[in-house]
Amino acid sequence: MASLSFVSSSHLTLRAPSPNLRSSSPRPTSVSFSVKAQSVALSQDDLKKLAAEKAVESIKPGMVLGLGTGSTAAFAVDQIGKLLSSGELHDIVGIPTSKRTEDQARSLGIPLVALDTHPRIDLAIDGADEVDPNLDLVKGRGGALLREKMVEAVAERFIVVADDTKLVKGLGGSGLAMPVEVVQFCWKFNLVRLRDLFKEFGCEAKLRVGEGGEAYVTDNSNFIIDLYFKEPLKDGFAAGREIGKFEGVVEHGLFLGMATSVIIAGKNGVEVMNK
Ligand SMILES: O=C[C@H](O)[C@H](O)[C@H](O)COP(=O)(O)O
Repeated sequence: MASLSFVSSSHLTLRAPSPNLRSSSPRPTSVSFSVKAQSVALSQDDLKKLAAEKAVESIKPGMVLGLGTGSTAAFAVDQIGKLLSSGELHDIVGIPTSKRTEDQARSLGIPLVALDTHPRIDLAIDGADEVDPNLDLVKGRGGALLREKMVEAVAERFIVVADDTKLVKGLGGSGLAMPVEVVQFCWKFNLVRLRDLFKEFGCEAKLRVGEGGEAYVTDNSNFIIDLYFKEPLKDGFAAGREIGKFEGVVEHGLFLGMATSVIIAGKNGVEVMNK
Protein backbone atom coordinates (compact mmCIF):
# COMPACT_ATOMS: atom_id res chain seq x y z
CA MET A 1 0.00 0.00 0.00
CA ALA A 2 1.26 3.44 -0.91
CA SER A 3 1.00 6.30 1.51
CA LEU A 4 -0.21 9.59 0.12
CA SER A 5 -1.02 13.01 1.44
CA PHE A 6 -4.56 13.70 0.32
CA VAL A 7 -5.06 15.77 -2.80
CA SER A 8 -6.66 19.18 -2.61
CA SER A 9 -6.00 22.53 -4.13
CA SER A 10 -3.68 23.68 -1.37
CA HIS A 11 -0.46 23.68 -3.30
CA LEU A 12 0.74 23.32 -6.80
CA THR A 13 4.31 22.75 -7.96
CA LEU A 14 5.61 23.13 -11.48
CA ARG A 15 8.14 20.44 -12.28
CA ALA A 16 10.72 20.10 -15.00
CA PRO A 17 9.42 18.66 -18.28
CA SER A 18 9.90 14.93 -18.80
CA PRO A 19 12.57 14.02 -21.38
CA ASN A 20 11.17 13.88 -24.87
CA LEU A 21 11.94 10.86 -27.02
CA ARG A 22 10.73 12.34 -30.30
CA SER A 23 12.00 15.69 -31.45
CA SER A 24 8.87 16.16 -33.60
CA SER A 25 6.37 16.30 -30.71
CA PRO A 26 5.95 18.98 -28.08
CA ARG A 27 7.51 18.17 -24.72
CA PRO A 28 5.15 17.03 -22.00
CA THR A 29 4.94 19.46 -19.11
CA SER A 30 4.17 18.30 -15.64
CA VAL A 31 2.15 19.75 -12.76
CA SER A 32 2.05 18.09 -9.34
CA PHE A 33 -0.73 18.53 -6.82
CA SER A 34 0.07 17.61 -3.28
CA VAL A 35 -1.16 18.50 0.13
CA LYS A 36 0.12 18.51 3.62
CA ALA A 37 -3.16 17.30 5.11
CA GLN A 38 -3.59 13.92 6.75
CA SER A 39 -1.36 11.12 5.56
CA VAL A 40 -3.23 7.85 5.08
CA ALA A 41 -2.34 4.50 3.60
CA LEU A 42 -3.95 4.28 0.18
CA SER A 43 -4.49 1.14 -1.85
CA GLN A 44 -3.82 0.91 -5.58
CA ASP A 45 -7.58 1.27 -6.10
CA ASP A 46 -7.59 4.47 -4.03
CA LEU A 47 -4.87 5.86 -6.28
CA LYS A 48 -6.78 4.89 -9.43
CA LYS A 49 -9.87 6.61 -8.04
CA LEU A 50 -7.92 9.78 -7.23
CA ALA A 51 -6.55 9.99 -10.77
CA ALA A 52 -9.94 9.23 -12.31
CA GLU A 53 -11.79 11.81 -10.22
CA LYS A 54 -9.19 14.46 -11.01
CA ALA A 55 -9.83 13.87 -14.73
CA VAL A 56 -13.60 14.14 -14.29
CA GLU A 57 -13.07 17.71 -13.02
CA SER A 58 -12.33 18.65 -16.66
CA ILE A 59 -15.83 17.71 -17.83
CA LYS A 60 -18.11 20.62 -18.74
CA PRO A 61 -21.84 20.61 -19.56
CA GLY A 62 -22.52 20.04 -23.24
CA MET A 63 -19.55 17.74 -23.79
CA VAL A 64 -19.48 14.55 -25.81
CA LEU A 65 -17.35 12.15 -23.76
CA GLY A 66 -15.37 9.03 -24.60
CA LEU A 67 -15.89 6.58 -21.74
CA GLY A 68 -12.87 4.32 -21.21
CA THR A 69 -12.66 0.71 -20.10
CA GLY A 70 -10.88 -0.97 -17.20
CA SER A 71 -10.66 -0.69 -13.44
CA THR A 72 -9.36 2.91 -13.46
CA ALA A 73 -11.73 4.24 -16.12
CA ALA A 74 -14.61 2.62 -14.19
CA PHE A 75 -13.96 5.06 -11.32
CA ALA A 76 -14.33 7.96 -13.76
CA VAL A 77 -17.59 6.55 -15.14
CA ASP A 78 -18.88 6.08 -11.57
CA GLN A 79 -18.04 9.68 -10.73
CA ILE A 80 -19.76 10.97 -13.89
CA GLY A 81 -22.85 9.00 -12.87
CA LYS A 82 -22.75 10.48 -9.36
CA LEU A 83 -22.37 14.06 -10.62
CA LEU A 84 -25.25 13.58 -13.07
CA SER A 85 -27.55 12.23 -10.41
CA SER A 86 -26.68 15.02 -7.97
CA GLY A 87 -27.28 17.61 -10.70
CA GLU A 88 -23.71 18.96 -10.51
CA LEU A 89 -23.21 17.86 -14.11
CA HIS A 90 -25.75 17.94 -16.93
CA ASP A 91 -26.16 17.86 -20.71
CA ILE A 92 -23.36 15.42 -21.41
CA VAL A 93 -23.44 12.30 -23.57
CA GLY A 94 -20.98 9.42 -23.55
CA ILE A 95 -19.61 6.96 -26.08
CA PRO A 96 -18.56 3.73 -24.33
CA THR A 97 -15.43 1.86 -25.44
CA SER A 98 -16.68 -1.62 -24.50
CA LYS A 99 -19.81 -3.57 -23.67
CA ARG A 100 -18.71 -3.55 -20.01
CA THR A 101 -18.52 0.24 -19.94
CA GLU A 102 -21.79 0.48 -21.84
CA ASP A 103 -23.50 -1.65 -19.16
CA GLN A 104 -21.94 0.38 -16.35
CA ALA A 105 -22.90 3.71 -17.95
CA ARG A 106 -26.48 2.58 -18.60
CA SER A 107 -26.83 1.42 -15.00
CA LEU A 108 -25.75 4.91 -13.87
CA GLY A 109 -28.14 6.70 -16.20
CA ILE A 110 -25.42 8.24 -18.38
CA PRO A 111 -26.95 9.10 -21.80
CA LEU A 112 -25.14 7.19 -24.53
CA VAL A 113 -24.60 7.96 -28.20
CA ALA A 114 -22.44 6.47 -30.97
CA LEU A 115 -19.59 7.67 -33.16
CA ASP A 116 -21.95 7.29 -36.12
CA THR A 117 -24.00 10.26 -34.93
CA HIS A 118 -21.30 12.03 -32.86
CA PRO A 119 -18.04 11.77 -34.81
CA ARG A 120 -16.35 14.49 -32.73
CA ILE A 121 -15.56 13.88 -29.06
CA ASP A 122 -14.66 16.71 -26.71
CA LEU A 123 -12.95 14.65 -24.03
CA ALA A 124 -12.08 10.98 -23.58
CA ILE A 125 -10.95 9.59 -20.22
CA ASP A 126 -9.36 6.15 -20.05
CA GLY A 127 -6.78 4.06 -18.22
CA ALA A 128 -3.57 2.60 -19.64
CA ASP A 129 -1.32 -0.38 -19.08
CA GLU A 130 1.95 1.45 -19.72
CA VAL A 131 2.76 5.16 -19.95
CA ASP A 132 6.18 6.25 -21.23
CA PRO A 133 7.89 9.63 -20.64
CA ASN A 134 6.52 10.95 -23.93
CA LEU A 135 2.93 10.07 -22.89
CA ASP A 136 2.77 7.22 -25.39
CA LEU A 137 0.85 4.21 -24.16
CA VAL A 138 0.24 0.50 -24.21
CA LYS A 139 -3.46 -0.26 -23.78
CA GLY A 140 -5.78 -3.21 -24.19
CA ARG A 141 -4.90 -5.65 -21.45
CA GLY A 142 -8.63 -5.51 -20.71
CA GLY A 143 -9.33 -6.43 -24.33
CA ALA A 144 -10.99 -3.15 -25.34
CA LEU A 145 -8.21 -1.73 -27.52
CA LEU A 146 -10.11 -1.51 -30.82
CA ARG A 147 -13.09 0.51 -29.62
CA GLU A 148 -10.84 2.55 -27.34
CA LYS A 149 -8.59 3.50 -30.24
CA MET A 150 -11.54 4.39 -32.50
CA VAL A 151 -13.02 6.65 -29.84
CA GLU A 152 -9.82 8.18 -28.46
CA ALA A 153 -8.39 8.92 -31.90
CA VAL A 154 -11.17 11.44 -32.54
CA ALA A 155 -11.18 13.01 -29.10
CA GLU A 156 -10.06 16.62 -28.96
CA ARG A 157 -8.63 15.89 -25.49
CA PHE A 158 -7.66 12.46 -24.27
CA ILE A 159 -6.85 12.26 -20.55
CA VAL A 160 -5.20 9.07 -19.36
CA VAL A 161 -5.69 8.11 -15.72
CA ALA A 162 -3.47 5.65 -13.87
CA ASP A 163 -1.62 4.82 -10.69
CA ASP A 164 2.14 5.13 -10.82
CA THR A 165 2.75 1.40 -11.37
CA LYS A 166 1.93 2.08 -15.04
CA LEU A 167 4.95 4.31 -15.64
CA VAL A 168 7.67 2.75 -17.81
CA LYS A 169 10.87 4.07 -19.35
CA GLY A 170 10.04 2.49 -22.71
CA LEU A 171 6.92 0.79 -24.10
CA GLY A 172 6.95 -2.97 -23.71
CA GLY A 173 9.22 -2.45 -20.71
CA SER A 174 6.83 -3.75 -18.05
CA GLY A 175 7.28 -7.33 -19.26
CA LEU A 176 3.48 -7.62 -19.34
CA ALA A 177 1.30 -8.17 -22.39
CA MET A 178 1.15 -5.83 -25.38
CA PRO A 179 -2.05 -6.92 -27.11
CA VAL A 180 -2.77 -7.26 -30.81
CA GLU A 181 -6.36 -7.90 -31.91
CA VAL A 182 -6.54 -10.34 -34.85
CA VAL A 183 -9.32 -11.99 -36.80
CA GLN A 184 -10.00 -15.56 -35.72
CA PHE A 185 -9.23 -16.95 -39.17
CA CYS A 186 -5.71 -18.46 -39.17
CA TRP A 187 -4.76 -16.70 -35.94
CA LYS A 188 -1.74 -19.01 -35.50
CA PHE A 189 -0.31 -17.76 -38.77
CA ASN A 190 -0.41 -14.22 -37.40
CA LEU A 191 0.92 -15.29 -34.00
CA VAL A 192 4.04 -16.67 -35.67
CA ARG A 193 4.45 -13.60 -37.89
CA LEU A 194 4.14 -11.26 -34.88
CA ARG A 195 6.60 -13.27 -32.79
CA ASP A 196 9.13 -13.32 -35.62
CA LEU A 197 8.73 -9.59 -36.27
CA PHE A 198 9.98 -8.84 -32.75
CA LYS A 199 12.60 -11.59 -32.46
CA GLU A 200 15.31 -9.09 -31.56
CA PHE A 201 13.32 -7.99 -28.48
CA GLY A 202 13.06 -11.58 -27.22
CA CYS A 203 9.34 -11.56 -28.02
CA GLU A 204 7.00 -14.30 -26.90
CA ALA A 205 3.53 -14.36 -28.48
CA LYS A 206 0.55 -16.08 -26.86
CA LEU A 207 -3.10 -16.40 -27.73
CA ARG A 208 -5.10 -14.78 -24.91
CA VAL A 209 -7.18 -17.30 -23.03
CA GLY A 210 -10.37 -16.39 -21.15
CA GLU A 211 -11.55 -17.55 -17.74
CA GLY A 212 -13.06 -20.79 -19.05
CA GLY A 213 -9.79 -21.82 -20.70
CA GLU A 214 -11.15 -21.00 -24.16
CA ALA A 215 -9.67 -18.34 -26.45
CA TYR A 216 -10.66 -14.86 -25.25
CA VAL A 217 -13.11 -13.25 -27.71
CA THR A 218 -13.29 -9.44 -27.91
CA ASP A 219 -16.45 -7.33 -28.16
CA ASN A 220 -15.79 -7.37 -31.89
CA SER A 221 -15.64 -11.20 -32.09
CA ASN A 222 -11.87 -11.26 -32.64
CA PHE A 223 -8.99 -12.96 -30.79
CA ILE A 224 -6.08 -11.28 -29.01
CA ILE A 225 -2.44 -12.22 -29.36
CA ASP A 226 -0.42 -10.94 -26.43
CA LEU A 227 3.21 -10.01 -27.09
CA TYR A 228 5.73 -10.14 -24.24
CA PHE A 229 9.04 -8.36 -24.72
CA LYS A 230 12.27 -8.95 -22.83
CA GLU A 231 13.31 -5.36 -23.47
CA PRO A 232 11.43 -2.16 -24.37
CA LEU A 233 10.72 -1.32 -28.00
CA LYS A 234 13.22 1.12 -29.48
CA ASP A 235 10.69 2.75 -31.81
CA GLY A 236 7.00 2.30 -31.02
CA PHE A 237 5.92 4.08 -34.20
CA ALA A 238 7.93 1.71 -36.42
CA ALA A 239 6.62 -1.26 -34.42
CA GLY A 240 3.02 -0.11 -34.86
CA ARG A 241 3.51 0.40 -38.59
CA GLU A 242 5.00 -3.08 -39.05
CA ILE A 243 2.27 -4.81 -37.01
CA GLY A 244 -0.38 -3.00 -39.05
CA LYS A 245 1.02 -4.39 -42.29
CA PHE A 246 -0.10 -7.94 -41.46
CA GLU A 247 -3.40 -8.85 -43.07
CA GLY A 248 -5.77 -10.11 -40.39
CA VAL A 249 -4.40 -7.77 -37.73
CA VAL A 250 -7.30 -5.54 -36.71
CA GLU A 251 -5.59 -3.25 -34.16
CA HIS A 252 -2.67 -3.10 -31.77
CA GLY A 253 -2.31 -1.74 -28.26
CA LEU A 254 0.25 0.97 -29.00
CA PHE A 255 -1.50 4.33 -28.52
CA LEU A 256 1.08 6.76 -29.83
CA GLY A 257 0.81 10.54 -29.90
CA MET A 258 -2.81 10.30 -28.72
CA ALA A 259 -2.85 11.27 -25.04
CA THR A 260 -3.07 15.02 -24.44
CA SER A 261 -2.68 14.63 -20.65
CA VAL A 262 -1.79 11.86 -18.24
CA ILE A 263 -2.90 11.98 -14.61
CA ILE A 264 -0.81 9.72 -12.40
CA ALA A 265 -1.56 9.11 -8.73
CA GLY A 266 1.26 7.85 -6.54
CA LYS A 267 2.66 8.12 -3.06
CA ASN A 268 3.79 11.70 -3.66
CA GLY A 269 0.43 12.96 -4.86
CA VAL A 270 -1.34 13.41 -8.16
CA GLU A 271 0.73 14.52 -11.12
CA VAL A 272 -0.78 15.95 -14.30
CA MET A 273 1.48 15.70 -17.34
CA ASN A 274 0.39 17.66 -20.40
CA LYS A 275 1.51 17.43 -24.00
O1 LIG B 1 -8.56 -2.88 -22.60
C1 LIG B 1 -8.43 -2.27 -21.56
C2 LIG B 1 -7.97 -0.89 -21.45
O2 LIG B 1 -7.02 -0.51 -22.38
C3 LIG B 1 -7.63 -0.44 -20.05
O3 LIG B 1 -7.80 0.94 -20.05
C4 LIG B 1 -6.23 -0.77 -19.59
O4 LIG B 1 -6.04 -2.15 -19.69
C5 LIG B 1 -5.98 -0.31 -18.15
O5 LIG B 1 -6.84 -0.99 -17.30
P1 LIG B 1 -6.79 -0.81 -15.72
O6 LIG B 1 -7.21 0.58 -15.44
O7 LIG B 1 -7.77 -1.85 -15.21
O8 LIG B 1 -5.40 -1.09 -15.28
